Amino acid sequence: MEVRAFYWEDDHLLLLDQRELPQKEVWLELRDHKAVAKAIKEMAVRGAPAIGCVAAYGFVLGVKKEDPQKVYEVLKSTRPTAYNLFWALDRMMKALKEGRDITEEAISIEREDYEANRRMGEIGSQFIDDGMRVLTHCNTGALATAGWGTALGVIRSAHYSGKRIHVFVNETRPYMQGARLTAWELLKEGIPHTLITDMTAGFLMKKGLIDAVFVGADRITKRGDVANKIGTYTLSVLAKTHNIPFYVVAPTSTFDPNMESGEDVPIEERSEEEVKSFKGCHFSPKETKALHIAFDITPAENITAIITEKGIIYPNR
Ligand SMILES: CSC[C@H]1O[C@H](OP(=O)(O)O)[C@H](O)[C@@H]1O
Repeated sequence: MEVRAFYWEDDHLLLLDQRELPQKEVWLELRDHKAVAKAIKEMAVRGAPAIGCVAAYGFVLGVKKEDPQKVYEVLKSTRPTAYNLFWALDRMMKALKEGRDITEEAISIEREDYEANRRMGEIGSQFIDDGMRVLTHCNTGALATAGWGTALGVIRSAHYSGKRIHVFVNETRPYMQGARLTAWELLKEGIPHTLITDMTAGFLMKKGLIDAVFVGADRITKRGDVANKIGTYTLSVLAKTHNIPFYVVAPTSTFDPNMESGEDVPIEERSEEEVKSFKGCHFSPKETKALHIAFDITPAENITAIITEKGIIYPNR
């Protein structure tokens, strides 16, 4: 049975609380938009496409009881970087104003994302040869989307097409999306993988142990700059240094048509506590200041190709 991050059930949203994975599978039952906003803000659910889908259902729940503009603003204010959030909310507000069924609109957004992921898997797996060792960062799988995944969806598709691949999984501090979520997804499906600390990737590249890098995206600008989890830019520089192909996998709902340069993308900063501790385990002095920048910008010049459900973009051709 495929991994799912959420289910819409008639009048409420069931959400797998990703803060509890991989130790526990805890499902939250959300019945109003403020609970959905809280879940997004606290990263019970995360991942650009998943955030868009869940916000769409939050909009459905909210407008039953409150002014649509207020609902829109509450959900929009949750996290600033992932463009899918704004794309989905704008689409919901448009459907409402045009008198269309907003529940159907949210269901369409979810279905389109899943179908896009399967299509990107088909398109992107051409870049993975039998026997390849691929590196991925953060979590871009079923837990970050409506199912299957973007970069991890390409890896899934290559695996299920019979290609023997090995996945190196960056742990992705401080939320540990790789160590907790990507590893959990790969283990569930028997896809061979090895967890590494974020700082190991460069040395593996130097030793010739990485054949390609596949990452997701939270926002892609008109020139092809990519906002993604912190550490992505570093990986792109390392990949370029070692002549290793660097692929970004994202649906077209991630593309911001109003933004030219990555320099303009709003970058989320999160609490210092998330850097200094994990699940109540404090490993830094209380008085120490921490800087928690949650995303960075990879310039188009560092990207080999951007794989979308509508085809491949080569930003440097
Ligand atoms: C399918 S793209 C998911 C994208 O979102 C992640 O960020 P977060 O876990 O903070 O929501 C990361 O940037 C992934 O690449």
